[in-house]
Amino acid sequence: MGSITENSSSSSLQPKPHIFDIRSSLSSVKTTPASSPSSRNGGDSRRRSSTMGSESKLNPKIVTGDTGYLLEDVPHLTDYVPNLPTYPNPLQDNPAYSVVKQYFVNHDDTVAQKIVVHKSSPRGTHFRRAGPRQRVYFESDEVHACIVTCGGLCPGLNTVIREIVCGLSHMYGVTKILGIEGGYRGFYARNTISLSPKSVNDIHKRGGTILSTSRGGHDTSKIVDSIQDRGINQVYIIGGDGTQKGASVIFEEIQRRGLKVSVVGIPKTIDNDIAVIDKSFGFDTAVEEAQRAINAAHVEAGSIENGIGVVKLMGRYSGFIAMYATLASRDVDCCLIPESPFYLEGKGGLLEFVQKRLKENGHMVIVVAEGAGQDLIAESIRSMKNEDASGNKLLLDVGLWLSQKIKDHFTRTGKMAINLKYIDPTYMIRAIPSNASDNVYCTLLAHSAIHGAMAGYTGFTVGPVNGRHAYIPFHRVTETQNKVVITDRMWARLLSSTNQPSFLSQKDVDDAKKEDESPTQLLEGDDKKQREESVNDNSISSSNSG
Ligand SMILES: Nc1ncnc2c1ncn2[C@@H]1O[C@H](COP(=O)(O)OP(=O)(O)O)[C@@H](O)[C@H]1O
Ligand SMILES: O=P(O)(O)OC[C@H]1O[C@](O)(COP(=O)(O)O)[C@@H](O)[C@@H]1O
Ligand SMILES: [Mg+2]
Repeated sequence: MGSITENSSSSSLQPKPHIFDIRSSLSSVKTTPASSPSSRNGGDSRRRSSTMGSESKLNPKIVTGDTGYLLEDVPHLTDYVPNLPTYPNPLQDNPAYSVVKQYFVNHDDTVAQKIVVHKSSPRGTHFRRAGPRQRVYFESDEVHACIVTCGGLCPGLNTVIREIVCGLSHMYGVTKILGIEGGYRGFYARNTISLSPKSVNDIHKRGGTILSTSRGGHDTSKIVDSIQDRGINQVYIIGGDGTQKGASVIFEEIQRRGLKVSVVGIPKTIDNDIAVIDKSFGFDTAVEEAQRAINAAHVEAGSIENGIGVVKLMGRYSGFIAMYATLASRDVDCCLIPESPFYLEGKGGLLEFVQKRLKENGHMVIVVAEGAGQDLIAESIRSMKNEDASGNKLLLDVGLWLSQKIKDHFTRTGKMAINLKYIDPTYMIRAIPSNASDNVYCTLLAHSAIHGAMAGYTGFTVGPVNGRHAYIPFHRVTETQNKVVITDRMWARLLSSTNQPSFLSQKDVDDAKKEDESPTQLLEGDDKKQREESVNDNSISSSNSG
């Protein structure tokens, strides 16, 4: 049995984490409850909701071990509900799974956030490995699950819904599964629908979400009241960064009320802007579908003298879709993303480059991510309503703006007559069903989520970290956004494939390098350095940058 000592080396800048030093076995770790239970069934807990806030953020479960090992663990129902009984996992009697050797995940298994290491590197940050456990905290007929989808559309939403329903039913014999309609506000303002393997059988072939979705409308007390009133004890929340923040406060309120309810987030973001996980579902599908728009732009541009095709792709704050679609296509002459500032006029500017490329090739294709160049069009934005119902910045159409600027330039200078075609495929891309690889990925996400909830874990987002599925505490996926690192090799690859100007001065490069070095921290010293490196190493761009 390993000795467990509370470690006091928490950062002075951050709330104090619960840190435990563990030498031999994670299973021996006992964490201090993040909040004291009120009662198992809720009791009069609703009246005392004033302390709702960021308790799990204030008390993250940190476990430390030998040679710089650090586990950022996720909450468990037993942290705040005492004496919960456990049951054998029904999977052990499931004929489909009985052939699997070592089917159950070892309790101590964790997944390293950083896999490129040196001889002397500390072992660094780890997350709890996802997967089925030998003992579960819910009996099959006790489970009353619900599923909700929030935020914008993304290919794969229906597949995740389907696989949660089928997984709960086929693996754990669960029969009570509710669909909450219309996003968060559906908990208190809409009807629910009962879901079964039969009713969701072919929904993965359809785009959108059969549950419908919404922005805004997150009223924590009303949502948790609804969960409590309906007797729901597993909540599966599918959505992006905003949704995961919402899920986090729902979890905190549930914990404050002392309810035996697991809250699980399944990350959805077509923009791929969720931190820590390797990549989000629907991203591959989006990049693939974007090829059709880029091809169309290329055909149009190539079929007319001085043709220019401009394609706007999704990416409010992160340019991953634009970057990957450009790299995949090879027909793109210039890719503009939010992370890399550009300018239009003068030497080294975009307009000069457009002119040069037209002279050389007679046509060109520009891909622009929707969040690119927003500083340049900020003046126009100021006069508009600038937030959506969820508080996301509303952007002006950079594609239209850019197209107009290019047209104005060539009209003004009279240097050449151009033919510009602008394509915005956003909603066509978002609305398609997920492709084969995303379908498989969605299945794994759903299964990992179910296994985690059944094992009593709660307050976590599920997702692959270096290819292995893990349970990640909510705050880790909401505190930063995943962005293209323009000082990484992947962006350099793009620049070299398009041969576009980088639009960067030496100062921009220095600033970008500095920015990459300052993500939020929990710990000091070596652990802090390791975390910093880990954050940067886990974006698609870095992990694939070879
Ligand atoms: N900070 C927050 N706290 C609680 N709920 C939030 C927060 N940010 C967003 N939400 C809720 O999450 C839902 C989805 O958010 P949104 O930003 O529209 O999409 P996404 O989750 O895809 O980023 C909305 O219902 C919104 O009200
Ligand atoms: O028109 P809507 O639904 O507000 O969505 C537009 C936004 O949705 C996105 O597709 C991503 O949305 P989420 O934040 O919901 O994942 C962005 O690319 C785009 O800015
Ligand atoms: Mg979002």
